[in-house]
Amino acid sequence: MRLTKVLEALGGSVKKYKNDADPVLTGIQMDSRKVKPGDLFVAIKGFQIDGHKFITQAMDNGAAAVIGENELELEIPYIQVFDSRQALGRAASAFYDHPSRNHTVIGVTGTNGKTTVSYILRHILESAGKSCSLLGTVSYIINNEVYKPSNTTPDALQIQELIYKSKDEFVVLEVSSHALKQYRIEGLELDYGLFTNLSHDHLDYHPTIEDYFEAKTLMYNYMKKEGSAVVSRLGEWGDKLSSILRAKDIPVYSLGYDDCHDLKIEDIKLNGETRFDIKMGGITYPLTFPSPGLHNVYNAALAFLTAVKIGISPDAITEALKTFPGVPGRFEMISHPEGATFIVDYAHTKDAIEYCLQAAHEHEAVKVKHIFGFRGERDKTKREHMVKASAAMSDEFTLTFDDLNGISEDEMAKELQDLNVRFGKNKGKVITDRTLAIQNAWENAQSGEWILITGKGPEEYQSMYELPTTTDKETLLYLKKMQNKEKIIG
Ligand SMILES: CC(=O)N[C@H]1[C@@H](OP(=O)(O)OP(=O)(O)OC[C@H]2O[C@@H](n3ccc(=O)[nH]c3=O)[C@H](O)[C@@H]2O)O[C@H](CO)[C@@H](O)[C@@H]1O[C@H](C)C(=O)N[C@@H](C)C(=O)N[C@H](CCC(=O)O)C(=O)O
Ligand SMILES: Nc1ncnc2c1ncn2[C@@H]1O[C@H](COP(=O)(O)OP(=O)(O)OP(=O)(O)O)[C@@H](O)[C@H]1O
Repeated sequence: MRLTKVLEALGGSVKKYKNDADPVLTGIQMDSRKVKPGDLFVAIKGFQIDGHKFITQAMDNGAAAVIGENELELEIPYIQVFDSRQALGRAASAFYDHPSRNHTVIGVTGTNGKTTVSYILRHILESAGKSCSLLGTVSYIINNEVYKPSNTTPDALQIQELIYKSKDEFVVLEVSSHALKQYRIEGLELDYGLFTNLSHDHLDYHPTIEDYFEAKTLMYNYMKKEGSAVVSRLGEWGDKLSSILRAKDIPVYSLGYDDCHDLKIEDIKLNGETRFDIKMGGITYPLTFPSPGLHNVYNAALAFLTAVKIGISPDAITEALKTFPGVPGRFEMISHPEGATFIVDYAHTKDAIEYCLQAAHEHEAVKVKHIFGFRGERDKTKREHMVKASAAMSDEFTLTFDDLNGISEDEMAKELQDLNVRFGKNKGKVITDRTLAIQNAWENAQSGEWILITGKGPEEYQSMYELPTTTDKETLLYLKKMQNKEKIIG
């Protein structure tokens, strides 16, 4: 591709360009170390380091042109732009010939439920005989090949490249607020924009919840002309978003508990199997969904409404939902030989914790126990609310390590003690080693108890712990295996 084509795609993001050369570009890179001869290098002012420092390295590696924000004179064509991340998205989209135009693209945003809704949608689409790529926290799946994700929402370059590679008819991608602020979906064109919910999270990155919400609304700047929004209106933020979108003439399909919505949720039963009714167009569809909890009713309903708008028949969706296999590390159950139920879940907000603990109560747990912690260097303001929620809704809770992210063990241990005293009525235990906290619960588990281990989901531990395991699920399976062995020997 020629540089003039990139210039065209950049449009108003160009601040200054005064070179007539029009080299052929063989690739695009945002990391100087990956630049090969003929590539366009985009210098990004990062949170850790300034990519402009590596322009020389990129040129030494053979870069044919450079995009950046600084005022510079280079021996090769240099395009000065207002925002390099935005320029990267536009350039990458042009380089891969706007791949999102060849697929039906569904963006999913919101605080909680993005991964679950994406998985449910992919399951419904596949059950209807359609192929679907998925980009999100747990994995990137393209043409049925699974890749380990770098971020929930990949960077602009990766998104365009992955969608270009995709031969799938549909692409579902999770869109985080970080991604929106960082223009990672710039150059993408969405057919559907889904909103799950908004609650307190990421206030280390966003100065206020209003700023966090505004970031979420940015997703709707990337809709195709015929695109539409599908919004859960179960809280104030969904209502607010709908008004904003309607004012922008973006069609909005909504779900909620009232008749005014396109989809109405009715008659929820959460003990045993999850059952509820969906009312659409005057017809009631009784649904059974294997994943427990009210939050999963909302997730299934949002996927249902979207799938109907895509053109899948409600009866086919109803059948597909019955066989949803779940998402790794989202309310995953492991049974204990004494009749207790252990749950591994990814809850890391107050809301998510409440939904999970409530789900255990709905299942008539004789006792609800909760094991959780906090990521180092991430939104500290949500911790007290998480502890208060756990103290209010569990019979016992244990605070333990989550990812430390560079925080010292001592500092986090003190923080856990302090949170327990100040917000947990000092009724919690602190067992810093996560595997030992789980072992303690395993060894004391009684019939009918539900023990929820939240925060890590399927993710691997970043720290070395006492037991030789790398995830919460693996720790539980290890304890189960050891117990069986002891029984056989004993
Ligand atoms: C704080 C943050 O969001 N950082 C994101 C950001 O990285 P950055 O700006 O810090 O990058 P940097 O390390 O400073 O490097 C700047 C530039 O120099 C370049 N460089 C660097 C070294 C070199 O030798 N040569 C060179 O060219 C780099 O390639 C880069 O282009 O841009 C990167 C590319 O898009 C992201 O991968 C990275 O996400 C980091 C890993 C991260 O942890 N982000 C989290 C907060 C995040 O985004 N989370 C959301 C999900 C949130 C949720 O819902 O839970 C997500 O979407 O993942
Ligand atoms: N609709 C929902 N409302 C509230 N909480 C939810 C909802 N769906 C899931 N949860 C809770 O949030 C956790 C994370 O769910 P999920 O991975 O689907 O969300 P996410 O938005 O993708 O989160 P992340 O971006 O952090 O990966 C679940 O493990 C569950 O505890």
